[in-house]
Amino acid sequence: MLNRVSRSFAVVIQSLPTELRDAVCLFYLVLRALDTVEDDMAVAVDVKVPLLRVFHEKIYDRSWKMSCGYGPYVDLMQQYPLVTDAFLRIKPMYQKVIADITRRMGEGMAEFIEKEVLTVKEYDLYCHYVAGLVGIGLSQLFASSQLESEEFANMEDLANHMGLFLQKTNIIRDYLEDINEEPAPRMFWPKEVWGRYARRLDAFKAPENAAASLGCLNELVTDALRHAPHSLAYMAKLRNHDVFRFCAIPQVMAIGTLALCYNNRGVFTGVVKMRRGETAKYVQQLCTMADLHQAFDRFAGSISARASELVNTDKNAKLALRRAAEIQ
Ligand SMILES: O=C(O)CO[C@@H](C(=O)O)[C@@H](OCCCCCc1ccc2ccccc2c1)C(=O)NCCCCCc1ccc2ccccc2c1
Ligand SMILES: [Mg+2]
Ligand SMILES: [Mg+2]
Repeated sequence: MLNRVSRSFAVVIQSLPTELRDAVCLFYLVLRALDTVEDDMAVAVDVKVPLLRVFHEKIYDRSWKMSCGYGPYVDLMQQYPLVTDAFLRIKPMYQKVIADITRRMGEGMAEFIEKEVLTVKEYDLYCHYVAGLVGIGLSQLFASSQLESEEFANMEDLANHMGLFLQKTNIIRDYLEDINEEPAPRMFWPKEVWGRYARRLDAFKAPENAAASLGCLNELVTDALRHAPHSLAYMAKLRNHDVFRFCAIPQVMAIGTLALCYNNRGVFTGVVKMRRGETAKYVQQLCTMADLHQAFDRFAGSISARASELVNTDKNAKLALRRAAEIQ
């Protein structure tokens, strides 16, 4: 089921130690099912909001399933009892972490169903709900498994940055895919930022607004870079090699994607994805913090190089240079 549902995370989840693999795999499937409810615009709001809030109880109900979602997620929702059976077989201490994060994420998603992301503060709060909480839950699973120290049971701030770095990268990269979504696009770019560059968010698709679109894109990439030093600090505390790779690989993909997006009109005209060869090089040899710093340095250096050419035209270029320097 996991392989059919997730292209990216399935690979890293399966490389985890046996003690953690099933719990993390189920953590993924439970939250992906919750997210499928959140994302499905065909589900009426008065059905969706209560369901998001009660989902943490449904994960114990062997009969629960639902017809919703798109693509591979339809199977996940239709065959959800398989997930529940497996969920009820893992250790109660893992079930408890998963249920608690599911409750907090469901409440957070419900809060944002009827309100747009306006301020950067709300942007950070939404990303906390859908991704920061994943990092927090994973840290608790690492501590419970005793593969990492007890300090991970209570590392909400650094773990939150791990999630925000990944989620903001996705939100920035997926501009065109999200804005063209039928029937109604759900956009998470904070209006406090894009509102200073255009009157409507879809204006960035028009070539005559290229300069404004790049100014906004660069400001959001610069904001996302804020989390990178904290992600590095979190990963420096990891002691288990497989857990380290599980955490580090998505982070390297994210900094690489941000470097690709910076000042790149391709974000508004097509899909911006790192070339497989580009990532494979970094993923294969990712073993130590030195390897991780080398990968971050390379991509932060690429952003610095472009930002230094923009200091006279882009008002955030100097901040981008400072943020990239903090990472190198
Ligand atoms: O629908 C889609 O395909 C994309 O949905 C995005 C959205 O709707 O915003 C959005 O959905 C978010 C809500 C469901 C979260 C599901 C999830 C993802 C990765 C996991 C990894 C391990 C364990 C559990 C996990 C749970 C999404 O998938 N965004 C991708 C970034 C989320 C990263 C979560 C995360 C946070 C901290 C981490 C720390 C270490 C390793 C992996 C980490 C993974
Ligand atoms: Mg989603
Ligand atoms: Mg979602």
